[in-house]
Order: sequence, then C-alpha cells, then structure tokens
Amino acid sequence: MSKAPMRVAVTGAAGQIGYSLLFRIASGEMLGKDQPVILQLLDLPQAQKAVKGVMMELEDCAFPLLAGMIATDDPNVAFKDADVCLLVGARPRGPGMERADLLTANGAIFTVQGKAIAENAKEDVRVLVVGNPCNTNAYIARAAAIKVGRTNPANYHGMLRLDHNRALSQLAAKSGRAVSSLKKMVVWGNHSPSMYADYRFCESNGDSVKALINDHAWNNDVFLPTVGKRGAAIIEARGLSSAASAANAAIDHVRDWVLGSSDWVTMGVPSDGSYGIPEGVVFGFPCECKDGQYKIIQGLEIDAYSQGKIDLTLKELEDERAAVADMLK
Ligand SMILES: NC(=O)C1=CN([C@@H]2O[C@H](COP(=O)(O)OP(=O)(O)OC[C@H]3O[C@@H](n4cnc5c(N)ncnc54)[C@H](O)[C@@H]3O)[C@@H](O)[C@H]2O)C=CC1
Ligand SMILES: O=C([O-])CC(=O)C(=O)O
Repeated sequence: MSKAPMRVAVTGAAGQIGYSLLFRIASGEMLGKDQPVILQLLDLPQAQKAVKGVMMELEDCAFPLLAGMIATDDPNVAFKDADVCLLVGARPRGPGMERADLLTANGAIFTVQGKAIAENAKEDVRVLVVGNPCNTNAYIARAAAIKVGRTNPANYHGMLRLDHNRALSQLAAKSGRAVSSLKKMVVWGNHSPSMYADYRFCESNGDSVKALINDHAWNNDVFLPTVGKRGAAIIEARGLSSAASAANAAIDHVRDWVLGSSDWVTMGVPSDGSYGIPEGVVFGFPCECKDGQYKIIQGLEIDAYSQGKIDLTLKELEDERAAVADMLK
C-alpha cells in the first residue's frame, strides 16, 4: 500500500531557490522515492501569478509522487498540517550587503511565520530556515513558536549545510581525495563569513585529512575565507545569490534528518548547551540523524585555535540575538 502523503510547506516559492527546490521535492529526492508529497506554497500577493506558473510546470512534469499542491499568501493556510516547512522566502542580499543588514527586514516575517507554524502545522513539524540571516531567523521563528506551544522547539533549524558542502568540495580539491570519501566534516556557528569550517576530525578512507593537508596557513588564510565568503563570490559572479546549491543543501538537510545520515552532517540547531553554546542559540553543530531524530555529536576536543573561532561566530550570533530582542517581547 502506498504511504500517506507528507505535506511540505515552502515559502518564497516563486523565488530562485524555490525554482530549484520544488521539482526535486516533487521527484522524491528529499523525502524518499516512495513518499508522496503535497506542496503548500507561500509567497507574497504580488508573486501569486509567478507561483501559479511554477505550479503549471510542476504539473507538466507529471511527477508520480506529487499528490497535490496549493498556492497561498496566507501563512495559516500554507502551514496547515505541514510535516516539513522550508522557510526560504526573505529578502535576498545584494552586492555590498552583509546578512546582518537583513535582520530587521526579515525579523518581522519570521515572527509571523513561527506563530503560524506553531498554530497550524503538525506537532512534530520539522522546520528549516534558509532565508538569511538564517540562524537568527530560525531563532526568531522558534521563539514565536514557543509562545504558542504545541510544536517541538528542537525542530526549528537554520541551514548550515551549504557551508558544509562547500567545505567538502574545497577539501577534496586540496587533498586530491574524492568528495565522497570525506567523512566527519563540521561547520560550527553562524551561516556567515564567521562560520568555522573545522576539518580536524575529517577522514578519507581511514586517513586524517588534516595530516594529509598539513598546512595551517592554507587553513587560516585560504580555506576558511574561501568557504566563509563563497556566498559573496557567487553573488559577484552571477549577479544573484546562490540558488541551486542552496536548494541542494536544503534537500540534503531535510533528507538526512528524516531518512537518516550515514556520516556527520552540519545542522544549525538550537543549542542544548553543548560545547558551551548558550541554550537556544541556533548554531552549526556536528550532528547524526537516526529514526527521524538528530543528535549533536558530543565529546569533540576543542583546541585553543578552534575555541577562538567558535567564540567569534558565537559573538556574532549573540549580537544578532540582542538586535532582535525587542521584536520577541
Ligand atoms: N542559508 C543559506 O545557505 C542560503 C540562504 N539564502 C537566502 O535564501 C533567501 C531566498 O533566496 P532567493 O530564492 O534567491 O530569493 P528570491 O528573491 O529569488 O526569492 C525570494 C522569494 O521570497 C518571497 N517572499 C518575500 N517575503 C516573503 C514572505 N514574507 N512570505 C513568503 N514569501 C516571501 C519573494 O516574493 C520571492 O518570491 C534569501 O534570504 C537568501 O539570502 C540564499 C542562499 C543560501
Ligand atoms: O550569501 C548570500 O546572501 C546567499 C547565501 O547565504 C550563500 O550563498 O551562502
């Protein structure tokens, strides 16, 4: 017997990430090739015509797993009974803007949406925030949801997977090892240039990647800036922010969360106090997923260099948290 459909709400459905994301969800790449899905698409009133166009294209793919779709500009409708919410809709960053510039503009969106999710979605809904600044937007949505109750506060995530994937590709190129051979990558902190991509634990076919590379200057002066500023480099090159790679990372995050991970994966999750990160801060941690649950990997040694990097990215998140504190009263 076929499975009951899962409801996937996607905000910013008419945007460029949406255009890369929706077709892959509908084809089963996110929730499994045997899992029917219903897409619940949210966008602003002025984008409804474009959403309809995307829906026409989805229809034209005749995806066997696509069991239904709706388009709406009302968050209460979009999040109704949702199993997964992908919060993509936000104002994207243009040339010369830092993600923090978007805080106030986007804070308002995520308080409304967090509340609407908590009031309407399934109690075990999984929420992934992609719209930037995604850690703090996830923090805002979670705070608004906690006021309502009902949903699980641990299930409000921010997306660090793009940084994780970017780091893997840079390491593969440097070490000459296949990207598929690299295990145990971690990206700590904020999805911003302050993130700390940490390959001290990374292995390739049993070899330590740190020992293979053995180049601290490359780590500090090339690798970390390259991964941290990759989003800006894409904007510079394309004139638009990353879209297909961001959609791919969202698929990876949710697929591993729901179906299980075969390796460590970086997820931006609300801290439970692990590694000294204050509770509730949405922070990139190394995680493992099994039976639909994620768990932060415990007990990793943090050396002085790494602690310095973690402190910096935490400080940025604490500053963002302070900047939105008034919105959450
Ligand atoms: N976390 C990550 O790794 C990444 C995050 N991003 C972020 O993802 C977001 C979306 O990027 P794009 O798709 O390229 O932008 P886009 O501008 O192409 O699309 C954004 C869409 O969101 C809609 N929207 C705006 N406010 C909304 C609201 N309140 N409710 C529902 N929909 C709303 C817009 O109408 C538009 O259709 C941006 O914030 C961008 O910075 C982008 C790449 C990577
Ligand atoms: O940089 C941006 O605004 C888009 C983004 O988050 C990324 O590509 O990492």
